[in-house]
Amino acid sequence: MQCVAPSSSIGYKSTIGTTSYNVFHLPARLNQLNIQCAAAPATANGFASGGIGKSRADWQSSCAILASKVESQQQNTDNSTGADQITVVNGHNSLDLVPIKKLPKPLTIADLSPAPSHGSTLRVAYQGVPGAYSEAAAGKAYPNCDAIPCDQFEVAFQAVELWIADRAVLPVENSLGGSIHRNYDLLLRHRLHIVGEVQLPVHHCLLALPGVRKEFINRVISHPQALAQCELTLTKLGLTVTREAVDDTAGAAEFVAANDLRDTAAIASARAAELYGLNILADGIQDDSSNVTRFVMLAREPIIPRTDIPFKTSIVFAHEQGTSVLFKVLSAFAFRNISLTKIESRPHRNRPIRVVGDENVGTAKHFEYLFYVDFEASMADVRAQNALAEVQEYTSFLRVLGSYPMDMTPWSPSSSSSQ
Ligand SMILES: O=C(O)C(=O)C[C@]1(C(=O)O)C=C[C@@H](O)C=C1
Repeated sequence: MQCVAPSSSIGYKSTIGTTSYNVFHLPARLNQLNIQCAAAPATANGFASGGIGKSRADWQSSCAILASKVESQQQNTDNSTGADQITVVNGHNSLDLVPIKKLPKPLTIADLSPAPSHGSTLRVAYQGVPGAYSEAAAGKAYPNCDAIPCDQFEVAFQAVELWIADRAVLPVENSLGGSIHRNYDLLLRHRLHIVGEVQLPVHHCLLALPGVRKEFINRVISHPQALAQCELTLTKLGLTVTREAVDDTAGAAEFVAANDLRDTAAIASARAAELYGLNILADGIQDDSSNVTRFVMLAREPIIPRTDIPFKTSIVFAHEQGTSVLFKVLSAFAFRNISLTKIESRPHRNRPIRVVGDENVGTAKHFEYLFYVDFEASMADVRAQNALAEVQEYTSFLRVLGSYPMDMTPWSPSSSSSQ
């Protein structure tokens, strides 16, 4: 496989609040197409059939990442399985290289934790463009990481599955907008493990091109969650104008700037204003100053649960008899004094309806659900193990999505890392 490294693959250092991280420049965001190309390197030879313009550059970029990954993996393999070379003096005043057989080294905790396999810098895939809150969450979780923009969450998942990235960052809930349902469905559809969480204060700004005043605005664009988080404030500002949803907040800012839209404002971070040359018309426009989004970090391998620091565990389950017996399942935690921090239900797509028939009364059709529960205990904690053993008895389906350290950073919504 021959790949050409993209000429624009130069990173820049970015600082948000007290955290700094490298922003990894790809020619464009990772998208479904270049993920597929990276997954099927055989298409490299037959590229003429489908390769056009930007896609080709994107493909080359993905291949370059993949090639460097393969190369570093080979180096790792060579180092760990090959014979060591040592230098000895052989008595004839000359130096010889004598191979000695390498003895196995004891495993350490570091060997067992999922670490970057390609070198020193962790590559973290997120949905959006630079300036998105997900990028800030990646920087908070992994200072100095390479943040890799992706055009969809699905692509961020695939980037990790295909070893193009080491982690994916996924927003799952917001203190104002609630759960991000689609992302719960994605957690189930993919086989990645939750290895961490980050709670990011989200501080929104209303952005427009320089010289544009609020009175000129007849459209506000942003991520649907951001629009929901600013709904009341927009009305208070007199902006009862068309609101349009786009893929991410920073993408909205980029769109306004790139298309020179003088009648459109974007809701995004102050950092997005800086990156795309926009003015801040209004600052802190979220409906509540303590607006926080919770992100989870995903990896190919789970981490080893610990009991010496606060841990949280996320599970998903379905019950044969549906919602009616949910209290029984949850009592497994209550009896062991394990606190639940979150419960969410989603349609059980494989079996959406449970029919309960009674000749005399008729046929009841109950909707079936999957339940997502987060609880405050590590899987290394015997209480959690016993609780799950009991839950398993009741449930028709149970999966542990991950056991991971809780975000215990001090609560200070005003000193937002996403500004
Ligand atoms: O659009 C962004 O900037 C994102 O990172 C996504 C997202 C979300 O999905 O909730 C993240 C944080 C904010 O709550 C608004 C949007």
